[in-house]
Amino acid sequence: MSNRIFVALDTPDLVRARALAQKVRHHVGGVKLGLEFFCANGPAGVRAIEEVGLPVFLDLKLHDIPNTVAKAVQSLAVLKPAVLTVHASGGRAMLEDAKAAAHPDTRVVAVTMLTSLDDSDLAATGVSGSAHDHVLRLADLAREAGLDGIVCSGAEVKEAHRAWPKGYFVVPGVRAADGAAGDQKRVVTPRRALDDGASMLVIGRPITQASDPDEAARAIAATL
Ligand SMILES: O=c1ccn([C@@H]2O[C@H](COP(=O)(O)O)[C@@H](O)[C@H]2O)c(=O)[nH]1
Repeated sequence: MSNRIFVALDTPDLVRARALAQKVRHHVGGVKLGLEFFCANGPAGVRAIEEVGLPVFLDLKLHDIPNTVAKAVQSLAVLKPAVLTVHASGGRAMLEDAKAAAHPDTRVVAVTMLTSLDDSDLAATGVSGSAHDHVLRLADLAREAGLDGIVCSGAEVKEAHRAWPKGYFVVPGVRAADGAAGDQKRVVTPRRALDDGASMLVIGRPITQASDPDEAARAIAATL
């Protein structure tokens, strides 16, 4: 089985991002570029990271009216990212239009509920019920809209996978049992996320902030 770890290169510094990607490339399956990187470096930065030779996941979490998101996705299609994110809470029309505008080789996946949030954060936004139920509801919406999968935490992936066996499940908020969660609230270990049906594990700081990122990536991959 190929390596399911995508390392999150969360830095505005292109030179650092490229050096990190080079360092860990033998122990990860791809790289994830998010808003911090993209706002600083744009499409040219994405192309520079692509030269390392790993699949690129563009985690831009697009969320706007359908026309605006579709036009943004169309502009990104030239980069042919392996995976692209939009927010499920943008609604069905937005999700359908995003998928229709994407490059055919790009998996468009919907962020359900950020792993940095818990039940009380959800209640504070006016949504009643548990994070678990909210994620499963949004997973249904993403499936019905024709998306390829969702982003959810490892706490929900087992049930989401059961309800959508052909879905692609991206799981961030992944930590070793004794690892620091930081701002993440719904965390699981890499092993558990995979056992429960994750298609991809997104891991940032446990690798990028380690004194030896390559060794950190190798050690995590060895647990899988
Ligand atoms: O719900 C979500 C969606 C995306 N992310 C992204 O994943 C990484 C996680 O980084 P760590 O350093 O391993 O915490 C980061 O780029 C987030 O933007 C997420 O954490 N949760």
